[in-house]
Amino acid sequence: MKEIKHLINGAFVGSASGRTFEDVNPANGQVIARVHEAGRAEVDAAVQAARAALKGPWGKMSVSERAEILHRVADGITARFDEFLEAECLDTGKPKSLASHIDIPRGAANFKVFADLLKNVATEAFEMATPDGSGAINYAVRRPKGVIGVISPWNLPLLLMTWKVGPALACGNTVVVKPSEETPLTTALLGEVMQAAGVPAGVYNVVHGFGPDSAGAFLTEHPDVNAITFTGETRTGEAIMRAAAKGVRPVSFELGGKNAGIVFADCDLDKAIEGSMRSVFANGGQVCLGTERLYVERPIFDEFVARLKAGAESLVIGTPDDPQANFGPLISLQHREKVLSYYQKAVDEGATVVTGGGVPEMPAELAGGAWVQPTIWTGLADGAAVVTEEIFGPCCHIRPFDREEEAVELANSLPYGLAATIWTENTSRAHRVAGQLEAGIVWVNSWFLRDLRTAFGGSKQSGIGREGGVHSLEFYTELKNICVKL
Ligand SMILES: NC(=O)C1=CN([C@@H]2O[C@H](COP(=O)(O)OP(=O)(O)OC[C@H]3O[C@@H](n4cnc5c(N)ncnc54)[C@H](O)[C@@H]3O)[C@@H](O)[C@H]2O)C=CC1
Ligand SMILES: O=C(O)/C=C/C=C(\O)C(=O)O
Repeated sequence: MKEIKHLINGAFVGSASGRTFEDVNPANGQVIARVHEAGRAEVDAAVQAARAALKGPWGKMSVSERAEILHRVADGITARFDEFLEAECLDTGKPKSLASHIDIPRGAANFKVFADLLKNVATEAFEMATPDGSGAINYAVRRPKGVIGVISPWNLPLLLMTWKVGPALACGNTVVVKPSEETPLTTALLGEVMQAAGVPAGVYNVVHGFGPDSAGAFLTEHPDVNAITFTGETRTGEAIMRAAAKGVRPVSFELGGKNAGIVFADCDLDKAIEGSMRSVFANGGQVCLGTERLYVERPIFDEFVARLKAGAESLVIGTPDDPQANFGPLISLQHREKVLSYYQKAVDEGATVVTGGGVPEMPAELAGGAWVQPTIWTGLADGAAVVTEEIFGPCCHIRPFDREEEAVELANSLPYGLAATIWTENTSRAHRVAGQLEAGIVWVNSWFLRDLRTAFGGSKQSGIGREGGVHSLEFYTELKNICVKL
């Protein structure tokens, strides 16, 4: 059985307590690895190692030297692509076709993009007049924030962890990462790549464990952590924010969503169906950007529902190794319980179940997996639980609308504001509606089309701050103004 240890100051170490937990393959329920659970002692050692490393070779390197190392990290991920793919798919059960297209390449890109950005980004300068006529010059410099606590989720483990670690390191910080307890493998594997690439000891530390009363809480409460970046559920964000309040430490949060898709009758229906299939069902619906509410203009409502139903029923359910499969299990039996409870709520609240709504029949060797059916509902009231609460499963409710203003109002009606999609061939309408939607990210005639230079994050209860491109520098550096009187 594989044993997963913490990475602290360049060494893989077990927990002093000897406590471990099981890492389970969600496709069949089998245990893949035993993972050491960090106590306060391991978290403290990791944070101290990260702090010391700020003053070591890492802190003295030029931006170009750091960038070169981070390029080697990216190349190391690519060189060990198959190992990363295997590990990610074992942990999550997601189709290899998906992980090889999105998760692993983005894991590498997240280092390259930020390494290159740091080499080329400028800071501001202002000349100013002074009463004595000699003037002054202001210029800004960026300095690393220090030790960054990284709390990452299970849905896109490598992608989302490196989305934080890439810019943090490029900016000269050191990190302590607490990956999700469900998906420790690729974060651990990255430790090997970091070492081979020449990242000095203590710069990238990993502690494993759970959230409350475990490694997550110990890390976010630690007074020597200078800033915390987190992706996950809004309620967890609240708990982390309380921890960060002690010492007034900054947070960057990408939280839950209940994203709307608006489909106008003048859309290219083929594209709208193809895009909605992905935005609802990709990764088993376990993408914070995914669509769980679709609003479809009435003249095309019936056709849209029929075609999305046909699409959902054509998904091939299977394991990562099945080359035909494009739909995997949920992350865990516990998460399946949550999703199935919403499937039941939908029925209780009077939904028409267009397709799915239960657990698919699977062969005996997969019976212990966290499988659910792709599911579509219609006919629910706007206040129904499955229309208003984040489910994080492969499901959506579809509702007709008659007027553009009505669609905008419906889309904006919830406390979340992460992402939205608009499907229309009318360019003026696309701009008009996009401008009115209360969301950090709006896609027009696409979904999950990502340019890593752009601002990424949520409004309302979907997050705090923006990451991506230069926006990441706002969180991962301190901008200092130096005013020189001439
Ligand atoms: N990307 C996203 O937006 C994600 C959303 N979710 C949503 O959250 C629900 C619950 O799933 P979880 O895995 O429990 O998500 P979560 O948000 O609780 O967990 C994400 C990470 O936060 C850590 N964590 C949890 N409580 C913490 C605390 N008090 N202090 C520090 N770290 C803490 C976890 O160990 C994990 O590493 C899901 O059903 C889904 O709806 C879950 C994962 C990702
Ligand atoms: O950075 C991206 O491209 C994707 C982000 C996705 C999430 O944050 C998520 O699903 O939680």
